[in-house]
Amino acid sequence: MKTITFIGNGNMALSIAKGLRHNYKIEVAGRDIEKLNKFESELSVTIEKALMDDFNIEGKTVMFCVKPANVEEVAVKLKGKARVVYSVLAGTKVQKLKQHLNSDAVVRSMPNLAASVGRSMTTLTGDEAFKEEAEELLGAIGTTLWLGSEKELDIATALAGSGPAYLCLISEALADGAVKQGMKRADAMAAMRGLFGGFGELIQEIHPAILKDGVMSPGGTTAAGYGALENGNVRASCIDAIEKAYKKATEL
Ligand SMILES: NC(=O)C1=CN([C@@H]2O[C@H](COP(=O)(O)OP(=O)(O)OC[C@H]3O[C@@H](n4cnc5c(N)ncnc54)[C@H](O)[C@@H]3O)[C@@H](O)[C@H]2O)C=CC1
Ligand SMILES: O=C(O)[C@@H]1CCC=N1
Repeated sequence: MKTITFIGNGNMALSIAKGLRHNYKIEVAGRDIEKLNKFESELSVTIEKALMDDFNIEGKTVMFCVKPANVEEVAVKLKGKARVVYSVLAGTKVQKLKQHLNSDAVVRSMPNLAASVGRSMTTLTGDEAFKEEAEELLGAIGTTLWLGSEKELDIATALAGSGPAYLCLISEALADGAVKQGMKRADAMAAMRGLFGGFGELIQEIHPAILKDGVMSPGGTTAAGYGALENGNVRASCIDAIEKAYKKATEL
């Protein structure tokens, strides 16, 4: 079995390790042995655990899972040259990763929160020689899409990486609206969850404009509600949200 070496033992590392645990040996380098033990028990398989100080990445396949602000601090603790580094860090460019981490190759990936249930939409870019391997490794937590540039990966970060948070705002607000009109909270939440479950499948096959036309009866409820969303500039706000998040990714 091949070994995948995680640097960092946070939420994203755990989600990816869960996807890989039955087909790969897992090694994790972290700052705190207690947290590494907890990581192992949540993973329910035996892993190699190590502290980051002087950790040797020579020839290893590394999954780099720390926060963008910690690259320099973590990189100085590592020694040796990795075979390849797969980074999950938002906004952190290949050039910066290469500058701080010693590796023959770098691939950037952008998973999302649904990695925790094996349904991540993960975008990838970087060293083309590792495209197939990247798709296999990150494919363990959901769907992958290889993109041709880092600019596109940063835009995809704004869309699918941050996207779950935007949909949380919409889903919570819709349920709040139903409660405001008199629905019980538990019923409103159940109805909202059912809405997202069914919609999640429909949107895979059908263009959103076609779906919308299919729901909206002349002079009906949907047209009334839809008009309120347009008046509230929801469309413009979504476009603006992608712009702001993309810009932030270029600044990290
Ligand atoms: N949470 C999400 O939905 C997504 C997160 N990401 C990226 O994943 C990366 C990790 O995020 P999470 O796992 O959510 O965060 P987290 O806070 O759960 O994990 C970060 C991990 O980094 C390590 N770390 C933090 N500070 C450190 C330091 N000073 N020195 C050494 N190690 C340190 C620790 O192992 C910590 O567990 C980030 O770079 C983020 O941009 C990417 C896509 C989606
Ligand atoms: O908010 C962030 O910076 C990270 C990247 C995408 C999701 N979470």
